[in-house]
Amino acid sequence: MLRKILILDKDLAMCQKFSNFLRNSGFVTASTSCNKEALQLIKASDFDLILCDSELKNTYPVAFLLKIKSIRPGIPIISMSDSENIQTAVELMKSGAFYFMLKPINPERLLDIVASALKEATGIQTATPDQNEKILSKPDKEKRESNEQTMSEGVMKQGYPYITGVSAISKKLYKSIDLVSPTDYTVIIHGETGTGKESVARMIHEKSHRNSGPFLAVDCGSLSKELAASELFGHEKGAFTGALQTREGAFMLAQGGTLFLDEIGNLSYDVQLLLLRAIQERVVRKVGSSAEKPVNVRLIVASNEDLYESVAKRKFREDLYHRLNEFSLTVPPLRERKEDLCLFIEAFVAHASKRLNKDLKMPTPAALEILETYHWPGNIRELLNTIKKACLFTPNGKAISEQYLPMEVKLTQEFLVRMDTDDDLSIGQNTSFSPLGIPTKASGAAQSEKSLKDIAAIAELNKIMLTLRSVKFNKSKAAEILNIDRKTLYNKLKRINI
Ligand SMILES: Nc1ncnc2c1ncn2[C@@H]1O[C@H](COP(=O)(O)OP(=O)(O)OP(=O)(O)O)[C@@H](O)[C@H]1O
Repeated sequence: MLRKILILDKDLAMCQKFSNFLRNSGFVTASTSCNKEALQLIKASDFDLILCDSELKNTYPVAFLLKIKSIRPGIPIISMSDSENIQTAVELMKSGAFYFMLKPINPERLLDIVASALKEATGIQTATPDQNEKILSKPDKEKRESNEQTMSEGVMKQGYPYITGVSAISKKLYKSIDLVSPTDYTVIIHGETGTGKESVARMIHEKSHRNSGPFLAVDCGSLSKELAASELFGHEKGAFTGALQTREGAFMLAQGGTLFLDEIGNLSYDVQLLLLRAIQERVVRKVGSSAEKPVNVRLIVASNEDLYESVAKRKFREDLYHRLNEFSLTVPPLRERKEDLCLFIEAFVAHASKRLNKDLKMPTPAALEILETYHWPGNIRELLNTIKKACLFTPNGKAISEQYLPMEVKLTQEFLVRMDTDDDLSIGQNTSFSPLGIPTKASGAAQSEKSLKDIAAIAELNKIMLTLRSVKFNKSKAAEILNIDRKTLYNKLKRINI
């Protein structure tokens, strides 16, 4: 389904730029620089997201945001601004903005934020260019070539080798993979987002006797409650409104191979029951049919959340959990396998160099230090994207230096230290940016210092709010993800009056 985005920017040329870019990325857009017209458009059309300049003419940004929210309460709004005004950012975030972005906007970052906002608002994941290797759900899958599912093809498509780390924790993981791969055991893979759970599932498939059969990945997080059963088991023509054709489900499509169910904890209790039956009896029945068909599929499932905890919270069926738990693995977060970091960086730099037709060197010692101290909440995926971006900026023949690392990576740690020792969150105005969001020299050392602090404050504000939302405002969990203690998080929230 195409998503509709309304763009509001005081500058018509910017409206056009955002519009072109988002259209090319697969969205439907409308844009305006007039706030009144914007409100009319919002009333008249069912936009999925609003990208809104916080400096529109004759408008107080928070009041305008609240006005939009009064017309469309649940709509995600991404605020943008030319100035690193932390007070406005805080007010907008407190009033319900999803994210506060500083201009000039990094296009890739914008797509990431749009995808997260849409996912949070609708529960449906939207592919961004960086995520385009991920199979979202079967309908997306069907659009692709049917034979792109094996590990070797996956690795070729990915363009860089699968890195088997050297850290003790990685070695333990690969030992477990080697142990379980040749069996037909069902496997639960736990791990934070981006740690490589799907890659591990592919590896298990590749090392199993099923490797000549299909590997099919289904993201249960993107399946609606109504359609999940049909996606997994198929449906007969006319089984429900919109079932225009008979369709095979994921189980039948993975026949003879491996079915990987990502984010399994998101399946409803009803569908969990159907899944349990399919596993126990090794038969599936299409929605709207009484005929049962035998299936021969190895199941691997993954979850970002501890499934056993979900059982305790009665969100996940205990019988299904025990049925699935023939073997379980945890893919460690990147921050716990720092010894592997250089291997990943080396592979990603080599890959990006090849794609960009450049000869790029490993990061300088200072840049490596930053990469090593950052806590990588998005894990390998975040590292991959960071290196891709840095390689784009780095001139041919050079090593990646710290100036080419994204702001968030550089500033989060710097700022976490700084915030603990500095109470002053006043407003600065003087940072200038290169076209893709890398800060260039400000006019004086004091100004640069000031603006940097404000930019860092905004980066932290976004990070904290995104993290808090992702864990439903559980502060202990958020502190854990942010790698700070709970008290520090409380202090930060208090300081920005949240
Ligand atoms: N060992 C590895 N070597 C090289 N690249 C890897 C490795 N593990 C993961 N990656 C890359 O990291 C990115 C994230 O991996 P993957 O999609 O498997 O993570 P995930 O844990 O399943 O993420 P999510 O929780 O969001 O579904 C992908 O681009 C993948 O190719």
